[in-house]
Amino acid sequence: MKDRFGREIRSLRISITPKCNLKCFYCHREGHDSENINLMTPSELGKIVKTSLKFGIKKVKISGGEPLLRNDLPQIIESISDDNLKDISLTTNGIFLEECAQKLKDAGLNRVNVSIDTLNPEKYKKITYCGDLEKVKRGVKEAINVGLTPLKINYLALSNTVEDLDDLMNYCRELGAILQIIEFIPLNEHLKKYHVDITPIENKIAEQCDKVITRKFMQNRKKYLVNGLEIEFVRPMDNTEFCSHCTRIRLTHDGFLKPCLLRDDNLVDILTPLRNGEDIEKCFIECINRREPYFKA
Ligand SMILES: Nc1nc2c(ncn2[C@@H]2O[C@H](COP(=O)(O)OP(=O)(O)OP(=O)(O)O)[C@@H](O)[C@H]2O)c(=O)[nH]1
Ligand code: SF4
Ligand code: SF4
Repeated sequence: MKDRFGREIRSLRISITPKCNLKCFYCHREGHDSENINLMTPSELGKIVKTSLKFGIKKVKISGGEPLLRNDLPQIIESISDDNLKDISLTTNGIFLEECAQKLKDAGLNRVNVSIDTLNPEKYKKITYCGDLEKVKRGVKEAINVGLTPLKINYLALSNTVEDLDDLMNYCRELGAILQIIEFIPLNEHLKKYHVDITPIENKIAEQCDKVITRKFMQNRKKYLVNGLEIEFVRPMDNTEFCSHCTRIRLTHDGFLKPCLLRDDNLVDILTPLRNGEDIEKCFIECINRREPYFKA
């Protein structure tokens, strides 16, 4: 099913908890700063995902907060698994990955994205407030060992991390990981000083690259192959092309379908109808109808 702007939906990004063990100063809390911890059970998540398949969902991304804080994560993965889903992935800060990787792989998880903005341990601790970078790196290694691949390192380009990019490129190249360079969207005045336009970085990489790939169903994102390293750019800011090819909807930790990451004023409650035993297909139809590109020409 397409929305009013001709965009299909392919990907469902599910926040399974608002809690996190880190406190990154820039955290966007998935654009939904709700304290409500009326969390969905594995079986409820399974029902929502199975229904989403009827509307074209092929990929599920599990996020948080920090999704590894939920002890029932393997049951969640088992419950949402379906032959018609092409991909179940997870985005994590990686602190608890070393302990969990094998269990998640066994439950049916395909791959993980791990956020690392700098390889400087002191700076990492400052950005995340309390994170242990060595533990994250051990988690990354373990995830690769158990086959949660292709593994991506999410690097958020900030004015105070931009000088760390070369180190991260070397780290990813050695690991065989994909490097994802993400443009920071400042959500308030105070954060504006951390914004960096990543266009010059992308242009420089485009000049050096051996191959370019466009991710057709992922906002037409560009991927570059540079000397054996795959680098992907996530550049949503003021990017009408990005939004016009957006095929993603979200499910908040407290059970609302969310048509756009950057809006919190057009949510559709799906958990109440589900718990009342009502049909939830109508919630997807409503969510799709409410979708519109955030940045549009
Ligand atoms: N504006 C916008 N930003 C997004 C969207 N999806 C992801 N992002 C940004 O990209 C970052 C990384 O997202 P991830 O959850 O790791 O995964 P992904 O890159 O979107 O998905 P895969 O490439 O399939 O792993 C997020 O923290 C967001 O900042 C989106 O739909 N809209
Ligand atoms: S690890 Fe992610 S969810 Fe946790 S505080 Fe940092 S940005 Fe937010
Ligand atoms: S800002 Fe909204 S419309 Fe644009 S890509 Fe992100 S979720 Fe899609």
